[in-house]
Amino acid sequence: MDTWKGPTGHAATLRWRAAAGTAAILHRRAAATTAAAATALEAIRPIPADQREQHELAERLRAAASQLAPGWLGAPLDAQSEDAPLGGPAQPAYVRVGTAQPLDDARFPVLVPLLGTGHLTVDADSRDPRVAGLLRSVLLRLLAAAPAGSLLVRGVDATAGGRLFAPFGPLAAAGLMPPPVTDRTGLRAVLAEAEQWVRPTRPATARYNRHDRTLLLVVGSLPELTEATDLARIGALAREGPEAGLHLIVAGWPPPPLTAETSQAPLSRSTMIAMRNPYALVGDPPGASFSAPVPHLPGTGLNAPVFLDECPPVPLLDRVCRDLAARFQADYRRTLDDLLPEPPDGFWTESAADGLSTPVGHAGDRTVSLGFDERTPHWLVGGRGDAGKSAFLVNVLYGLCTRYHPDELALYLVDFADGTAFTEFVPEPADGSGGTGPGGPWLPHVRAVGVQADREYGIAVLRELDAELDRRGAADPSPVPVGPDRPVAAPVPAQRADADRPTPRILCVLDEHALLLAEDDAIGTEALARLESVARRGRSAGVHLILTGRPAPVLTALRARRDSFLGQFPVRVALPGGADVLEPTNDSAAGLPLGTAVVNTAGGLGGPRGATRGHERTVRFPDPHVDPGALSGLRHRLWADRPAGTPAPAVFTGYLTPPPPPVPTPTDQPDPTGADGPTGADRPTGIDGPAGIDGPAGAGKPAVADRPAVADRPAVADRPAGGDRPAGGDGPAGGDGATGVDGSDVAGRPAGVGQLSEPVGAPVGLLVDVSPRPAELPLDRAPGRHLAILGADPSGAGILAGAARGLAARHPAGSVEFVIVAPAEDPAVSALAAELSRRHPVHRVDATGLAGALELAGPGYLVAFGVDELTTAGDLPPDRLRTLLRDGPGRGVHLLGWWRAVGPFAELVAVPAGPEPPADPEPGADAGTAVAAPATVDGLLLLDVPEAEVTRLLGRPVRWHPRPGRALLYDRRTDLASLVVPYGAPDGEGTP
Ligand SMILES: Nc1ncnc2c1ncn2[C@@H]1O[C@H](COP(=O)(O)OP(=O)(O)OP(=O)(O)O)[C@@H](O)[C@H]1O
Repeated sequence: MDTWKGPTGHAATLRWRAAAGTAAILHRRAAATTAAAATALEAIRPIPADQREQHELAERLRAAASQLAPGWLGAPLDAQSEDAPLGGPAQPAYVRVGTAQPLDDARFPVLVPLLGTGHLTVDADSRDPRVAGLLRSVLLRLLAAAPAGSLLVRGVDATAGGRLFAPFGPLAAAGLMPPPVTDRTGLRAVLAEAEQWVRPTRPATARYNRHDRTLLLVVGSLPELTEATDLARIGALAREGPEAGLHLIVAGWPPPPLTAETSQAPLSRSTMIAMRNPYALVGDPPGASFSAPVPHLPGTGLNAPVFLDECPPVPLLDRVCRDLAARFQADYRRTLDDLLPEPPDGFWTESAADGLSTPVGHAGDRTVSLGFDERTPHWLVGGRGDAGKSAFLVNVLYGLCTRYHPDELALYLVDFADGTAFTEFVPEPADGSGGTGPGGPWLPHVRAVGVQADREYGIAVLRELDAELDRRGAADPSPVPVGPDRPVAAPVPAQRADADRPTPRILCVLDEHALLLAEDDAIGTEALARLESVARRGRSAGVHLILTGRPAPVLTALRARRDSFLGQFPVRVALPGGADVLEPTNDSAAGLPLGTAVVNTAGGLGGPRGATRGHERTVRFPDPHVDPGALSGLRHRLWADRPAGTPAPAVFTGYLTPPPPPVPTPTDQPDPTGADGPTGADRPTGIDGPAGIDGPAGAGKPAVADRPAVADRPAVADRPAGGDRPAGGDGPAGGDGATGVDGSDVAGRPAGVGQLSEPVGAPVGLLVDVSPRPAELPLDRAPGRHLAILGADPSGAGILAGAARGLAARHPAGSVEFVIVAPAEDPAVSALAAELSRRHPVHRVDATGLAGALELAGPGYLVAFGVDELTTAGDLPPDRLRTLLRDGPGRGVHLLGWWRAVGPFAELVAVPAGPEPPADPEPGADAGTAVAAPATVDGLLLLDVPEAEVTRLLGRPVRWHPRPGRALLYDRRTDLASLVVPYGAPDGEGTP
C-alpha cells in the first residue's frame, strides 16, 4: 500500500500558510459573531437597574393601551365578554399582538399600528401554532371592532389548505369574506385584486384616499415555490398599499432565500415580529420607534420579550363570526319582493311608451333604479364566475315583467355558457318530456330562450332583431357621446303598430356574450356587425340589449376601439371581479363583496374621488333564489294572468338531442307539417328567423327552400293495388326472396298507395334557430332529390333511421314502400323495419339485393346503411346507382343513404352530365340534343367531416366546425347550409 506523503518544497509551504491565514480569519469572525449575539441577548433581557421603575412603566403602558386599543382591539380574548358589542365607529388604528414581559411580574399589552399605517410581518409562517394563534386573534379583533362591512379580508393559506381561516367560515357563507386561496393560482388572483385596489397604473393625478373601505390581505403561509415575480408583487403592494387602503399581514416573511431572486428584503412599512423560543421580538413600527430615538442609529424594536396572543377560544370566534354574518344579513339583505311593485299597485300598471325602468338594488335606504330608454338603451354587466350575475339579471327580469304588460315588453334570453342560466324561464314540462315538451308556466313576456346556445343560435337571434328593426324602420343614427356630459335626449314614445296595441319594446339578454365574439371567424365578424347594428338602431326603436359575462380579452379589445359599439352601452354594472366594464381609471368596483354591484350610467367613467358621483352608485341586491317557492309562485301568477293566446317561448336547449318522430299506427293521421319539434304546436308565431349559417345574411330567409315539386306527377292511387311492383324479377319484392318484414306478400298491401301528392321533407333533426323546427330536405320529383348522410360518426345510423321514421309518419298509411338495405344484421335496423312496417310495406335486403332494390317502382324510399360498404360488397356498378339518383325521384323513389367515408360518395356524384339520348324519346322530341341530368344528391347531412373536405365537396367555402351533436344540412338546390341538431336514438340514448 502506498503511503501518502505531503508535498514538500517552497510552493507547498506557501499554500499551507494561506490556508492557516484563512482559518484564522474565520475564527476571528466567529468570535465576533458570538460577541454580537451575546450583546443582542443582553439587549433583550435587560437586567433592570430599578425594578420599581419598570413596574411603573408597565402600568403606564397598560393604561395607554386601553385607550389606544379599547374593547375588542386590546382586551384579552379569553376573558372577553359574550355581550361585547361588535362594530366600532371608526377604522381601528392599533391592534394588540401579545403581552410584553420585561420582568417576571411586570407585563403590558403590546400594540402595533396597522390599518391606516402599514403592515405586519412574522418571520415564521402559520405552521408555527403561535403564529396561527396570533393571526386568528388579530383578525378577530379587527373584524369585531371595524365598522360593519368596512373591512374586506382576503386569506392565503397554502400549507394548511385554508384551515387557518376555517373558524371564519360563517363570514364566507354570508359573502363577507371569500374562502381563502391555497395555491399559486389563487395567490395570483388575490394579488391581482389587491393591485386593482391599489391601481398603480392609474394617472398620477388620481387621488388615492379611500375612506370608506379597507382591504386586508392575510397571508398565513405562501404556496411552496412562490415565484420571485409574485414575491416582488407583494413587496410592491406593501410599498404602495396603505394610501389606497390596502394592508398586509404576512406570515413567513421574508420567505426562505432559496435563490438570489427569491431573497426578499423585509416588507417595507411593516412592523416585523421575529419568533424566538418561547417569546417573540417585536420590531419598531413603520416610521416610529419603541425606544428613545438615538440620532443616526436604527431602532432596536421593543426592548422586552413578547408572548404572542394565543388563538381565541373557538366558541368566541364562532359567535363573533356568526353575529357579524347575521348583522350583515339583517342590515343589508333584502328580498326580491323589495324590488317588485308595491302590492296595492298590482302588476303591469306601468307604460313602456317612454322607456322601461326597474329597481336593481338599494344603496343604504335608497332604492336605485335603472332603465332602458333613448338615454340608456343598453347595459353591459360584468363579474367573475359566481359573482351573482344570474341573480342580478333574474331580479331585473322579474322587476320588468311585473311592471310591464306582455304587450309592451318581449324578451329574448340567450346563454352561451355551459350553465343552466334561464332554464327557469323555460316552460316546465307538463308531459314528463324532461323539458322538451310544451308546458307551463312560463313568463308570458319571453319569446325565445337559448340555453347553452351555439354561436349560430346567437347569430339567428341577432338577425331576427335586425329584421325587426327593419320592420320598425329604424335608421342608423350618428353615434351618441357617452359620459356625464352627454346631451339629454327627449324621450321618444314607443312606436304604435295600431291604435290599441303598442309595438313592444324588446329586451335581449346575451349571457357570456364574449363567447359569441371570441373567435376571429365569420360568425364572430357577423356577430359584431349585427351587435353594432342592433345597438345603434335599437336605441330609438325600442330594442334593447344586456350583454353580460366574465372578464374577457375580447371585451378589452373592443373597449380599446375608439369607435366601439360599446359606446352605445352607457349603463355599466360591475359585480365582484367585473371592474373591466368600467373605465380603467375608475376603481370603485375593487373589492366588492358578493351581493353588491357598482351601477354606472356614464359608460363606466369615474370621477374625482370624494366628489359625489351622480352617475354611479354601489347597490346591494338580493339573491332571488334563496326562496325558490316565492319565485315559482311569482311565475305562476304572471303566467295565469297572461293574455289569451300567448304562445309559449321558443326554446333551444343546446345539450338536448331531439328524439326522432314516432311512426303513427295506420289509424293515426299523418303529420305533413312535421310539427314535432320540442316546442310543438305552442311555437310562437311571427318568429321566422333564418337558419342558414352561411347563406346570404338577409333575415327571414328560410333555411330550406320550399319550392313546389318540379314535376309533380299525379298521385298513384289510381293504379291497381300492388300493380306497381318492380317489373324486373330481381326487384325488392320479387325473385331475390325479399319479403315484407311482417311476412306478408307486398301484393297484399293496403290500397291507397302514394296518395300524398305534396312532396314531403326528409327530417334529420332540428334547425339551430330562434324557433327550433324540423330540419328537412324536401323530396320532390326533380332528379337528385335524395339525402346523403356523410361521416363516420356512428350517430349517422340513428339520423338515417329518424329520417325514415319521419317520412313514414308523413305518408298516408300503406302509401309508400320502404326498402331497407344494410350490410349486416343489426338489431337497430330490424327495429326500424318492424316499426315502419306497422304503417307501410317494408322489405329488407342485404348487399346482394341492392341492385334489385334500385329498380323499386315507387313511390318509395331506399334506406341504405353504409352505402360505401354495400356497393363494394354487392359489386354494384356505380352507374346503376347513378341512374337511380337521376331517375328515381321522377317515379317517386328517393335514396336515403349513409356513407361512412366521403371519398366513395364524391366519386359517385363526380361524373358530369353529358348528352344522352333519352331511352324512350317523346314523339317529336329531338333525341340528339337531350342532355342527361347529372347524377347528384341534393341533400347532404355532414357529420364529422372536416371543413376543408366539405368545402371541396360543395365547391365553395363553407363555415363548419364539426362537433358532437351537430351536423350541417346542405341543400344543393338552394345552396344553403344550416346547422342542425340531429336526431338521436328513439329512446334518446346512443344510436341504433
Ligand atoms: N345577492 C346575493 N347575496 C348573497 N349571495 C348571492 C347573491 N347573489 C348570488 N348569490 C350567490 O352567489 C352564487 C353565485 O351566484 P350566480 O349564479 O348568480 O353567479 P354568476 O355570476 O351568474 O355565476 P356564473 O358566472 O358562474 O354563472 C350563488 O350561490 C348565489 O346563491
